[in-house]
Amino acid sequence: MQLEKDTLQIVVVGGGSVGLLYAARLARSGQAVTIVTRSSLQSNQLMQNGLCYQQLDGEKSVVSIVAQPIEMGLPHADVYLLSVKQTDLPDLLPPLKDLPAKARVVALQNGMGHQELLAQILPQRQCFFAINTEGARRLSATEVMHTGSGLLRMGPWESGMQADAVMQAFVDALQEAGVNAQLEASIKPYAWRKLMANALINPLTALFDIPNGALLENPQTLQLMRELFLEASAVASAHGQKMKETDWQEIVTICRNTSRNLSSMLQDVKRQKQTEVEAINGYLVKRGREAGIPTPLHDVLLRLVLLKTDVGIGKEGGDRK
Ligand SMILES: NC(=O)C1=CN([C@@H]2O[C@H](COP(=O)(O)OP(=O)(O)OC[C@H]3O[C@@H](n4cnc5c(N)ncnc54)[C@H](OP(=O)(O)O)[C@@H]3O)[C@@H](O)[C@H]2O)C=CC1
Ligand SMILES: CC(C)(CO)C(=O)C(=O)O
Repeated sequence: MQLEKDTLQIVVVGGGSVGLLYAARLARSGQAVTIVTRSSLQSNQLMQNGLCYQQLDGEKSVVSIVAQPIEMGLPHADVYLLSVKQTDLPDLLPPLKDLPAKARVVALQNGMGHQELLAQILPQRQCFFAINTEGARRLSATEVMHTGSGLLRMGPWESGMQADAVMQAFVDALQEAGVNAQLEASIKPYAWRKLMANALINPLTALFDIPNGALLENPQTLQLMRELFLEASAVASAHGQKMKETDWQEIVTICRNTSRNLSSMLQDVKRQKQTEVEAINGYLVKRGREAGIPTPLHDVLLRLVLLKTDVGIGKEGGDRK
């Protein structure tokens, strides 16, 4: 099947940091994008005011955007980019279940668990995954800031699938929009490596209330990250994912490239929202237990982040009015 880029209909589900970032960039380059938001307040504001996008160099532009609330269901599209948190994915299963067979769903969550969840309702050929190392921060319902450069890798969970024309057209559209997007034969190894990065960066930044780059400035945090890496590597290895020294260096590079970014977990803590720590450090603890590998450091981070959100330490007014 040949699909023209300019006929591609894209729906971004979730008007948060990452959803607004990709919607803005795609819409700005002339792609047909609709944002599906949780609230009708946000979709109305986006339709009325447009979406203000602040580039990495600080330059701002306002992009016209089509938006609608999830209560209207999912509009027709070729590709659905799911940019909600792991914790919000279960709510999307009913509308996703009804999508036509030719639609492609791309799940962009950090952490693990989403693959098993989506496999319950969608056939493998419709399900794709994205690993995102770009940093984004939602400043308000209609404003987003690009806070760190990175890559957007997409592909099926495991290899063995044939090339997909819709996904290729989506990658082309993203590249045209200036996004460093690429198609991979299998996302699983990247998902494990991103899991490791998030398990090191996110809880520490959330607990100490610091941007990603600050982790590299202190030898104590760097040492702690290194020990967390070794602990998580043992778990990954027991599940067929052998980590190398270059994987550690890659995590340091992510930290450096997104140095100004407040990690998604820190943003959640500040807004007193449920974090993804259970899908990140909690996943490593669980898989470690299954394999008989102790993960005391990740277990402590898991408990501390849960405690922090439970007692509301770190609350900020936020923009969710
Ligand atoms: N922020 C970052 O820099 C990065 C984030 N990620 C990952 O990307 C994913 C998204 O993160 P991020 O954008 O930061 O998260 P946000 O919390 O900023 O955004 C998620 C958005 O999804 C919306 N949402 C929730 N449920 C629904 C629903 N049922 N229908 C429609 N919209 C819904 C939320 O609405 P509401 O606003 O009403 O709560 C929110 O706007 C996460 O898995 C994160 O870990 C990955 C790399 C970098
Ligand atoms: C890449 C990184 C670490 C950017 O902050 C991220 O994935 C997140 O914040 O969840």
